[in-house]
Amino acid sequence: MLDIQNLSVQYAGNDQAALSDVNLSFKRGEFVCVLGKSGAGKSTLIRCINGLLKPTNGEVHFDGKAITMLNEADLRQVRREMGMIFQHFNLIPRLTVLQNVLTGTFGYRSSFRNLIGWFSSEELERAHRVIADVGLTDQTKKRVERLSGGQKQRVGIARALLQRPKVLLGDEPVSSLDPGTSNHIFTLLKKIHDQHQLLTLINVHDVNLAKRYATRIIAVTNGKITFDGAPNDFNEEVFELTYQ
Ligand SMILES: Nc1ncnc2c1ncn2[C@@H]1O[C@H](COP(=O)(O)OP(=O)(O)OP(=O)(O)O)[C@@H](O)[C@H]1O
Repeated sequence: MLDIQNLSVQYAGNDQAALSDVNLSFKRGEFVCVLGKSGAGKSTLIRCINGLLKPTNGEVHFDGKAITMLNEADLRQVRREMGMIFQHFNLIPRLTVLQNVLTGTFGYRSSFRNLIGWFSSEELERAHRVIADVGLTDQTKKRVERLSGGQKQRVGIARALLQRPKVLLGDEPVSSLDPGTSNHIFTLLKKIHDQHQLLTLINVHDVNLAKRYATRIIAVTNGKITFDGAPNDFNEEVFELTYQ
């Protein structure tokens, strides 16, 4: 479903490559956690997958299309199929839960309809459904600035779900949350992942969370893949190598 071939990224002004010669292949149904020290290259990998960043070398293929070769219009189409959740949620604070979730339809609509803020009854119905899926029905009309961090991330997840994605990407989605809330968010992500048979790919700092929820762990060290395997095989030795 998603193939990464010989991917390298060299940012201007940096001596060291952020990613060098990365080769990975992912199937639908995998729940992958990406581990690595700060600066290892995890975010760079996610940004190449969703086409936000053009690599210096190599290719990303999604459902047979080379993302790296697409023009902006085709890239927008691909991005609809990739829901994204963020560390700082990227919500609009003064808008309600429902309004924030509805922005998840924007990739599918004309800019005119986005501008006038008109939504079809089908879109509204689906928005209410995904809000229920993340357990926020009683907060639908609340401004998101009045929600807790965990609730905000639930809104972020609902917004991503509204896109009907095949892939769910997360760049440190629980790094701003306490351990208990992080666990709840991962439980929810896993439930949604199973329900929709997604490919889920999440950067995470907490090794225990990755070992508890992932079906596959990938470790990045100085821009290289240094581990790719089952959570049980991510042992102390690999931990030391990853975080040395
Ligand atoms: N826009 C940029 N311009 C220049 N260098 C960058 C840029 N973004 C990232 N880098 C560098 O590329 C390397 C990889 O960064 P990246 O953000 O991918 O790491 P990360 O593993 O996601 O780190 P963190 O866990 O802190 O988010 C780092 O050395 C970083 O300083």
